[in-house]
Amino acid sequence: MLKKFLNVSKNTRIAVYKASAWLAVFQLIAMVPLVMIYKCISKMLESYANQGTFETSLILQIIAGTVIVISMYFAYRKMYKMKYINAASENLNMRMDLADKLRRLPESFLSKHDLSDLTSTIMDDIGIIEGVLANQVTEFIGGMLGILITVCALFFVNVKMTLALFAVLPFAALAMALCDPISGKTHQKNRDIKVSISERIQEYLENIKILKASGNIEDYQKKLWRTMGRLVPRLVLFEFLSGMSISTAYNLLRMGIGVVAMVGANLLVKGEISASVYLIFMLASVWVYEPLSYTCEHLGAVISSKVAANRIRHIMDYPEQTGSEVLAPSNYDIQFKNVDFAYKENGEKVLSDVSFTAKQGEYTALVGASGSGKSTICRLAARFWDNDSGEILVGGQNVKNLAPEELFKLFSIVFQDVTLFNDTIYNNILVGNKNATREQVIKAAEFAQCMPFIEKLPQGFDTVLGENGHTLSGGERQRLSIARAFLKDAPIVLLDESTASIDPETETKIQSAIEKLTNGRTVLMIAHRLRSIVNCDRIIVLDEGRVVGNGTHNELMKSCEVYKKLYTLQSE
Ligand SMILES: Nc1ncnc2c1ncn2[C@@H]1O[C@H](COP(=O)(O)OP(=O)(O)OP(=O)(O)O)[C@@H](O)[C@H]1O
Repeated sequence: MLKKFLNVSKNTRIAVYKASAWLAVFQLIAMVPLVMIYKCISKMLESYANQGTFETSLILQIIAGTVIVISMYFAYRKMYKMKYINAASENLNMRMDLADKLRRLPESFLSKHDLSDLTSTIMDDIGIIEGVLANQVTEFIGGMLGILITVCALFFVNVKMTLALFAVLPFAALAMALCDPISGKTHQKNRDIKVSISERIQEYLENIKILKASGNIEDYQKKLWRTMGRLVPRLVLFEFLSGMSISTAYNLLRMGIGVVAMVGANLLVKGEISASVYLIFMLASVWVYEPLSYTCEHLGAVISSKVAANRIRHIMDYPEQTGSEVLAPSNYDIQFKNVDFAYKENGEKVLSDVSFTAKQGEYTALVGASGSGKSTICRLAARFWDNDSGEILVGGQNVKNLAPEELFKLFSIVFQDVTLFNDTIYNNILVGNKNATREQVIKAAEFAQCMPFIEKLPQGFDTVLGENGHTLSGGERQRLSIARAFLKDAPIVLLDESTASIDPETETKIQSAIEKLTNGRTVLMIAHRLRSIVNCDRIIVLDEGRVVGNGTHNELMKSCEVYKKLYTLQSE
């Protein structure tokens, strides 16, 4: 179990080892008073036996005591710094590492995980791990180190008493080991329910308007309360199961002191040990079981955090998309060669044997019914996902061999769903190219027909948009997204339903601006309205993930039934 925590990150592992070593040093210094007490009592008993009086060396004891207190203070300070300050800064590092890792993961990972789940891993799970690493794990490793050294030292004092001191350890360890699988499973289920509750709450908040409008809000709330209610008996079960095995282990450890007392009394009566040896073992038993009892008391927290450690490792171990950082495309053609793709492993194919070429300097349109695979083709071309078989080439290079971040530099993308940040309009456009000048940003906004609505805003370009730009209309959001693409000015342009929410007049203006932007570039566009793509150089017709037509509008009207049907339907 310890391995799981220590493998969370290399720096964390080093920090925990250092803090544990300092804890062991602290404990060893703390042992010195025990030795001194032992020496004093031995001397007192000896002098009483020989002279009938107790002899003590007070000055020596005061000096030794002062030295011990000072050295304990320094060792404690060092350990404290290692435990808490390092854990807190490591906590921040782990959060940054995790966020950075997420950036490098393929979209396939993100689409399999809920956003609230990932946020909870970055914020909550790392917080839990920090607490356990700084306290229980360090305390346990340091305690075990201290015990190991104590065992070696005590063996020289008395073998039987040392064995008595550690007699309960195997039983306590067994009870602790049993606690792990019993309450571990319950905790995992609790965690899953909590995640599903937070997903539902998020969904509820995001869709409150729709739920109200459709009159379903009460039903939805009832469903939410039911899910929440399921958590209560589970939490009680978890507390009961873990409490049972934890208290067994804890009481066994406490019994260790009793075993030492009984065995010691027996040996003392038989004259096998002196009173001072008896006393030192009694003191040692309290000292040895302290860190173990502490770990045991908090075993529930350790078990809960194992789930957190697993979730962090799941993200950190997820394979990244890698590839060459040096791109040397011969041109900017996009070529699909017999491409197959399914979103889920061994799942239903979304694309089957797709082959076509979108040439540089040409407009290539993807058409087909909803769900036929148009957006999927665009996602694969920019390597948001990796195709299962066949080849996708950009400028003659297989995209699977190219580093995604370098490949993205070749693409200007206008997505169907526009994401805006809670920032100024200016900064939202600047996302397209962070090195652009103010003049370039303004020009991009003009090209994308953004000026009419930007000029009406109180601070113009410096107006702060609300969360995800909720203060803008669909068409305005889309125009901002087009402005970003203008600013990026990349050699390949992907347009996914880019003008869907724009009125016909603005659309015409944007179309002519897009023509300027895309001049000499590779353009792959998705448009449901076939009227807007009749002049494209090439139209690829998709039907249930297969290419059923490839040519110009006139060619397809003669040769492709699917295209002809789509076009006729829209013309009616
Ligand atoms: N992230 C995903 N995970 C699983 N299946 C998906 C995912 N995205 C899309 N699909 C499925 O893949 C198929 C093709 O979807 P795609 O979005 O490529 O179609 P489309 O032609 O662009 O549709 P539309 O015109 O409605 O946007 C659909 O059946 C869809 O349900």
